[in-house]
Amino acid sequence: MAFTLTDEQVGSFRENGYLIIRRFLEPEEVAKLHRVALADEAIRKNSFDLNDQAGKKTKLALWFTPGQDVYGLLTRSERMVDSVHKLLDGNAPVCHFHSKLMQKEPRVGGAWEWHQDYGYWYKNGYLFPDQMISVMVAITEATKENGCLQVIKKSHKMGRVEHGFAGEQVGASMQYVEFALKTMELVYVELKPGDLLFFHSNILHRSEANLSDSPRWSLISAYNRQSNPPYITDTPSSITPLQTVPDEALFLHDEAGGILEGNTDFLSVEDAKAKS
Ligand SMILES: O=C(O)CCC(=O)C(=O)O
Ligand SMILES: [Fe+2]
Repeated sequence: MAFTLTDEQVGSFRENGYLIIRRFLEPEEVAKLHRVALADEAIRKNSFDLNDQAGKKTKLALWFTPGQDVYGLLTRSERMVDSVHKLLDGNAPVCHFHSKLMQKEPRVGGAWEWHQDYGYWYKNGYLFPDQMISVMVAITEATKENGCLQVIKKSHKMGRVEHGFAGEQVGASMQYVEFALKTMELVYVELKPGDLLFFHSNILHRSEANLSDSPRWSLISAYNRQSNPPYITDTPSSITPLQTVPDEALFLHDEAGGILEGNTDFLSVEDAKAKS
C-alpha cells in the first residue's frame, strides 16, 4: 500500500504545527542517501559554512531544482509530494522551493537561533505562510546531545513574528520567543535515520550546537504552492510544478551517478557569502 497521511495526521499537523513520521524511509533508502551525501563531489564543492553567534559552523549545500539523483527522487516522490499537498492550504500544484543538506559535524556543528522559516521567506515577497512548509529527513540520528531541532508546539498559530539579524543568521524577536515559551510547550524533535518531520513555515524552531561525538546530518526541503509566487525575489523553482516520480525510484536508482554538477542549480558558495 502506498504511503498516505491519515486525516488524523493532517489534523495533528494543523493543530500542533508539526508532524513526525517514523520510518518514512526504509533503512536501505536512507543508507543510500547517506552514502551519496558523504561521497558526492558536487555536494562537497557546493557546501559552505554558516557561522552561529559563537562562531560554530554548520556546513550546508543548497539547491533549487530537484534532479534525477537520489535527493531529487526523494523530494519528488509521490509519498512526499502527496503528503505536502495534503498539509498545505489551497489546491494549486506543489512546487519545490529549495533543499538543503545540513551537515552538523561533531563538536563543530553550530546552533540555529530561534526563527520561523516564513520569517525569512516573507522578505522574498511570499504572501501565504499556509502554502509553505519545511520537511526534515534525518540522514543520521538526531538527538538532544547532537543538537536536534526544537520546536515550540502550536507556535505557528501566532502568525509571523518580527525577525532581525543574530550574527550571520536571522532570528525571531527574543521577546516574543520568551512569551511563546511561557505559553506553549518546547519539544525536542529526536529522529532516527529515515524519520521525517513536517513543520509549518510559521512554527518557531531552533537547534543547539552539536557538542557530541556524532554527526547530525539532515535534509531540509521547503515546498510552496504555485499560487504563492515571491514578488520580491526571482525563484522560479518555487512556482514550477513538480514532476513526481514513483516511490520505488529512489530504491531502484543507481547512486553511482551522484548529483550531476552543471545540472543542479546550487546556491553558489559566492552567493551564499554575499547574502550572509
Ligand atoms: O537544522 C537545523 O538545525 C535548523 C536549520 C533551520 O531551521 C533552517 O535552516 O531553517
Ligand atoms: Fe528553519
